[in-house]
Amino acid sequence: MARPTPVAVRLRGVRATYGPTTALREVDADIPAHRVTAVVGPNGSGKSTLLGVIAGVHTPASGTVERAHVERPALVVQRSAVPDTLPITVRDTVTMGRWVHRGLRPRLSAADRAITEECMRHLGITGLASRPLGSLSGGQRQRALLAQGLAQRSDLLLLDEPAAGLDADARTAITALLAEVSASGVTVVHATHDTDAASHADHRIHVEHGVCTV
Ligand SMILES: Nc1ncnc2c1ncn2[C@@H]1O[C@H](COP(=O)(O)OP(=O)(O)OP(=O)(O)O)[C@@H](O)[C@H]1O
Repeated sequence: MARPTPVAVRLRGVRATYGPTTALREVDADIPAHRVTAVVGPNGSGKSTLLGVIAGVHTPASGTVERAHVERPALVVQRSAVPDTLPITVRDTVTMGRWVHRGLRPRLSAADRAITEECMRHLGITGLASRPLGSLSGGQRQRALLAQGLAQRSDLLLLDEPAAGLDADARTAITALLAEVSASGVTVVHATHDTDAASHADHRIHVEHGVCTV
């Protein structure tokens, strides 16, 4: 008999607010470990808030979030959340993914640098490494942020619309990348408007007016 998939994150009765605005209402959801979960729903339905709650950066007003993961979740934000004027290169951006592992060391190790280069290669942005982040196209910037998320090497990878603004080939590549990452033992959760990407996920959560259904 097949064993049930272990639960990576369990949310019970979660309500999340921004001041007087309620963004999530009484959410009960289980995120399966080592699988790709797609969070789908219209604009403003609560997808980013749900990712923030799972990541632990948005504290729920009520309810509980239990994480089976030992590592700090890696959250890849929407590229529009990064100001154009931020004076950093692509390599700096990806390197920042290693900061959480640096601890008290003043510098990054050779291993940190190797992981940074490998993640840039994986996303096909090695040739852009020295370019300022703000000088890139939207799709290139999105890939730099994704590489930063991968560089964190967390066992829980959360992505807010990783394929937004990408062309069809790049979207297909991202879908394949997420499947590959989850097959290596990482739990992946991504918010998406892309019905094709959602259909390729192992599990889906629909959000509508802050209410989640599976
Ligand atoms: N910083 C904020 N302050 C106040 N209200 C917010 C804030 N962020 C989100 N909201 C509100 O919370 C609700 C859920 O927003 P959220 O960003 O989670 O939706 P979303 O599904 O990710 O939207 P989109 O698809 O447009 O990215 C919306 O009503 C939104 O206006």
